Amino acid sequence: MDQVRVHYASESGRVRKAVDGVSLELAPGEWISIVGANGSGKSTLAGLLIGFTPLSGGERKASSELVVRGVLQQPDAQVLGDTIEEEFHFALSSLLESTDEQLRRRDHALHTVGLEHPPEAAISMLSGGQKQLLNIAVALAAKPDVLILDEPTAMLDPGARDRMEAVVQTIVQQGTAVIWITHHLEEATLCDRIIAMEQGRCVYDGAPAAFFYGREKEGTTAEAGKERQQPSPCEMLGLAPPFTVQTALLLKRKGLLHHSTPLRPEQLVKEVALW
Ligand SMILES: Nc1ncnc2c1ncn2[C@@H]1O[C@H](COP(=O)(O)OP(=O)(O)OP(=O)(O)O)[C@@H](O)[C@H]1O
Repeated sequence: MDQVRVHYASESGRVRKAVDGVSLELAPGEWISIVGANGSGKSTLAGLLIGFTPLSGGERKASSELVVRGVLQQPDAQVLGDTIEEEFHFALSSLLESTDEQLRRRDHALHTVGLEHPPEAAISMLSGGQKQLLNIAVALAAKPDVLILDEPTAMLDPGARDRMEAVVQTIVQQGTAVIWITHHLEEATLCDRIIAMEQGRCVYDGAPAAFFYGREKEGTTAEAGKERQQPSPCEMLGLAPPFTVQTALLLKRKGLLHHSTPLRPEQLVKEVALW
């Protein structure tokens, strides 16, 4: 996407810039988290990436062959069928002529997300997390190059997040680029790249460690590290860092943790165990 913009006219007659000049290039198998406060433009950006939100300016340079699929916040919002097999039939019959290939794709996608239910199972019997996995499986059956997840775990219990992370790890290894929009920054600790939005603009595009900890100057001593109070991009945006990062920052301020930048609980545990 090159300098894409989405502007709306607000009731007061002023222009509301939902997305305002964002450029973004995606690589195969890349895992990107999009973060930002309410109303910063994340979902509008998702709509642009999927291709259903019209542009006010700029360009979306995706080849017509690029397959892009999206999964939204509400698990029920995307479900059309009564049963799992019906859901796949709706999604695949216009895409593939061969019924055998449709069934192969369905079984492979269900296996990838770990849904063990028989195809004739009623969707109404699935939990919210299982429905969301079904939505992802249906999207995967189209063999997408890009999968956009717009807060897929927002309505679900914390266990669903772990399941979703495991599924995304598998998908990116298979070469699909994944863009995961989230309010829970714990969900943005396994990705390759974080994009932070503020008032429609991209204000950070880079590695997760630098987003959560800021950039440490070369050769910083432990003492200087203690004094380093330069807020990280995450703090500057007023977003709550993951618990692991909050704990590590506290230890850094006390001079107990120096150059490491743990993002996941298990990484912090490893650091503390070194003491
Ligand atoms: N169809 C629309 N008409 C007018 N304004 C809109 C429309 N869609 C979005 N906006 C405005 O654009 C801005 C960005 O909205 P968007 O939903 O993309 O933000 P978001 O970061 O996804 O928010 P949230 O985290 O609350 O989901 C907001 O100010 C919103 O009110």
